[in-house]
Amino acid sequence: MEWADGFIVVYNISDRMSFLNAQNILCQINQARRESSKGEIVKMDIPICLVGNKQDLCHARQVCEEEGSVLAQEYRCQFQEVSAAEDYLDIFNLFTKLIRQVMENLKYRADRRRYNGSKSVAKLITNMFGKRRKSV
Ligand SMILES: Nc1nc2c(ncn2[C@@H]2O[C@H](COP(=O)(O)OP(=O)(O)OP(=O)(O)O)[C@@H](O)[C@H]2O)c(=O)[nH]1
Repeated sequence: MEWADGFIVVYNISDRMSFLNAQNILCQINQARRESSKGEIVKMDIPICLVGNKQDLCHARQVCEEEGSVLAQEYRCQFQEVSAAEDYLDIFNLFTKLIRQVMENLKYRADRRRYNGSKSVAKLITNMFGKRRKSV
């Protein structure tokens, strides 16, 4: 949980227990992220998607869509109900979107590291040679 770049947390809409488990997992992810970030805002942006699967089993539904949506808002994550059995395209799009976000995050972090690196080199040069004096 500390090193993951993204999460997809899945529950079954026809099984309340699985929803409670998903809730528990989101709570653990949040805790792990808070501990590992130590005030670093970048790590807080790891994309998480909460997915309510088996949407086709709506006749046996135990978790309403609203509950999923509220839980997702609570943990600042995306939310979608899907049916892996009936619509693989939804799953494909879901993974594609999450991977794009992960890639963007990794790029942002790499850029930030590079920028901080160049700043520290500039600082090093200033420390060695001192600041340029104003010409008289
Ligand atoms: N009706 C329906 N069945 C699904 C769907 N997704 C998966 N299943 C079925 O659910 C069963 C369990 O799926 P698995 O892929 O083994 O997933 P699992 O994490 O072990 O899930 P559970 O056994 O449900 O806890 C299989 O029989 C799947 O075919 C769906 O969207 N709709």
